[in-house]
Amino acid sequence: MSQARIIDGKAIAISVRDEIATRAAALLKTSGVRPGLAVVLVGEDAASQVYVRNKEATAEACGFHSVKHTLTADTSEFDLLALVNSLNEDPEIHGILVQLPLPAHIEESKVLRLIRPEKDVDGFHPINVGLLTCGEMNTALVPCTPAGSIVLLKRTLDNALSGKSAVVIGRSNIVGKPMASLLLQESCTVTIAHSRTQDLPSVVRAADIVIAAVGRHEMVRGNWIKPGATVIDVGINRISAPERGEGKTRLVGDVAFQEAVGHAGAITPVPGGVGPMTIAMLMANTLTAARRQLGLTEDTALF
Ligand SMILES: Nc1nc(=O)c2c([nH]1)NC[C@@H]1CN(c3ccc(C(=O)N[C@@H](CCC(=O)O)C(=O)O)cc3)C=[N+]21
Repeated sequence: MSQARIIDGKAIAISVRDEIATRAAALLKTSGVRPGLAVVLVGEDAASQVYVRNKEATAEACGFHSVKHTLTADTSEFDLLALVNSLNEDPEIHGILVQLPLPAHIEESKVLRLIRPEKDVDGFHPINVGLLTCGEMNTALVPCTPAGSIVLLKRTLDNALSGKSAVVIGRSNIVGKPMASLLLQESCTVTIAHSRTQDLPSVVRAADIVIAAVGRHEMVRGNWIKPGATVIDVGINRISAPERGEGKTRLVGDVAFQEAVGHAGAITPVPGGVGPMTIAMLMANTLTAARRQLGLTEDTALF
């Protein structure tokens, strides 16, 4: 059986990052401004700290001004809101990311709605959700994981998304819903499947494009994939890997990769697929946000 092409998310993310670094250098030269990104981390979650460190390193590689605020897990909602307010007012900060999930005593929607839409580089504010739904891509900030997935699809399919059938498995506000909006924008015929979907394997089998964003390791089996389909695996699940030694773990996606490579035309690996693209698109959004706040026209048409 033929083997799927492996989509090298890491390499594409590096090419995107290099392009952003070039454009950020040009912005610095013409207006003396570095795009500024603030990342806020509440609590000590080890996995979150890895992402935050990756984000910081990438921001520096892009020549951005980057600040990290680490708050203890018992920080009050009031204090977090006060920090967001001060970042909203800080002219050196163009993008604000509050790492999710937040501790249970803090109301996430309250925090996300306080972030100024023009600084909302996660694209989670209802204003940005609305702009995306309306197709106003020149004013919206688009969530990073879906945006990065679209870049991977466009490069893999040579921009030929129009008319294809796409299934998004998962309906979260962070990935599933904005992913569906973006695919619709690209003129795909979009199905959103989820935990209540009847006969999920048949729904997936009908799709030319499969986006797996359920958060359940290796749930999508190889024989669900239409021969030649393009598979974007958004899942990042850490599972135990006793074969690597006692107490060892490894990362796997929402797709049973070894099975799916025998069916798909192209597929993203985990790690090295969507994850690095998410970080690259955060940088793209931060540059876009900075340019807009400076009253400059767009030059960040990365997708
Ligand atoms: N407000 C907010 N925005 C986020 O974008 C956000 C968040 N909260 N909370 C946590 C999740 C998770 N997330 C990842 C980003 C990159 C990788 C990534 O780069 N992964 C690499 C390496 C993974 C590894 O080796 O640990 C890979 O897949 O190849 C992973 C996970 C962003 N998130």
